[in-house]
Amino acid sequence: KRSRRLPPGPPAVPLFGNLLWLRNSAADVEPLLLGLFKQYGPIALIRDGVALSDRPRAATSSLLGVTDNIITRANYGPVWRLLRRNLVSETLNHARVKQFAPARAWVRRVLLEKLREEENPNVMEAFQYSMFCLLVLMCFGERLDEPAVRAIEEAERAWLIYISRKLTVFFFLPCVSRHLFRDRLRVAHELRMRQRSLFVPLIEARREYKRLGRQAPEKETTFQHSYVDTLLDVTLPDEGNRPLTNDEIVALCSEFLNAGTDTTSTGLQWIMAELVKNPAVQEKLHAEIQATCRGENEEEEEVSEEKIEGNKMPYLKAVILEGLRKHPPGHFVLPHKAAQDMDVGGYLVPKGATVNFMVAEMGRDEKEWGETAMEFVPERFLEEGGSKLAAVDVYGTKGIKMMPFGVGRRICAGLSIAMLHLEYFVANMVKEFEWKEVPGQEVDFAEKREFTTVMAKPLRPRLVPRRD
Ligand code: HEM
Repeated sequence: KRSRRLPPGPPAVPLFGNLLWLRNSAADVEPLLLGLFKQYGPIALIRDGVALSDRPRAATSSLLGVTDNIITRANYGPVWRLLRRNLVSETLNHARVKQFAPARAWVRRVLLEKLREEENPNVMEAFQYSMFCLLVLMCFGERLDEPAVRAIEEAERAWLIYISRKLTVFFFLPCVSRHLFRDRLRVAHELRMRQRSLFVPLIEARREYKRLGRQAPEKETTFQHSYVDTLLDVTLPDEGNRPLTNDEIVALCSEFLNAGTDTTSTGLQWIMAELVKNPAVQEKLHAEIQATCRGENEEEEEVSEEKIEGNKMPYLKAVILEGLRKHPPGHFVLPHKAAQDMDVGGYLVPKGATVNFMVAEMGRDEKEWGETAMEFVPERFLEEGGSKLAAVDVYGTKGIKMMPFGVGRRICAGLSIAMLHLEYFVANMVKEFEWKEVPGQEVDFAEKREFTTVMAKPLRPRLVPRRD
């Protein structure tokens, strides 16, 4: 009935067409879209950000009884604003982030220790575990031992794998599929209960810590601040100022852990792979690190956060940006929903349509990045002379040439801390070791889609200590 044209795409056969799509898992979407993109050409870039700030409702939320009151899933509105502001202003603001510096220093030691364990370590495993250690600590304010961190990591992974692989059957006709696939709902429920049983004691411990205030016993493993502390203070004005329930806090903690662990460890793996493959870039970075960290009397043990701040290490920042351009951890952003009919390049994007962006394609577009788009050239982010970062902007305010964190109102809420984590850990890993390619285990840039797009053949370099 619509008078305007829908964007081009494959012929749509009602019902039957939808059923055919169910054969595909989320991992198949990218090659399918790339094929369509080649056939039908690009459409346009969206300008009207607010109209795309909603999220489509996950069909599984109501079936599983999971809350939509989390930042990634909430619609653009007061609850989303409240929760996002709470994370950004209360936990990830500059002063709070500084308070977590000892946590990062501890995780740096944990990471370097893990990397030293084997001659050719599977570095991705070490990155994932270290990022979990860090985010669990920031989330619950407690430095947990390895078995406890591993238990949380496994529970989160099992839940994510299950919802992404086994619950897609509920996207279509949930009223029927809920009966056909009862067992899957049961397993999903058990996995949620597992998550709950691990998180609730930590949340309750934090409630008690807050209640005791100054009288709380001092423990070396307990941090003064945590994300959970801020969540315990949140009240929902539109619901009679009620506090968040434990289930809502569990869901928000799970979101915090998932949003910040795989994304960052994937970014670290791609960047380190490029440094192994491009020894000249690695040496240039190492030279910048040495020049910046030469203490008055002797070499400093770590690349401290003060050294990373500001414009003291432009080459390090250029390396990270180049890594995110060429290998964005997510090849798409999270799904957006059109809040109203929209006109895009003469086509109609109807209200309610799910919209996404081909993030990896943008960063590799030769029209924007020239013939060297598929090469690793951090210098492209530096002004002539190399002493200063060129005016690149991952926020998308000065034009969008790459968007590894998304852009607009739904831009990644953890962008600044994610950049800090990437810079701090990359700098310290290069300071500590020379990263070398192992004959027979050459770096292979083939990609595999998991929750993020990871290396199909995990990076296994030889790490040569740079000091005794
Ligand atoms: C290299 C690391 C990271 C990358 C590449 C990344 C990327 C992204 C992307 C692409 C989105 C979706 C944007 C959209 O839908 O348009 C997103 C959303 C989000 N990210 Fe990140 N992220 C990273 C690290 C983090 C960290 C460390 C945190 C928090 C601790 C975080 C918290 C979030 C949250 C809460 C959202 C949802 C924002 C919303 O819906 O309003 N992320 N991120």
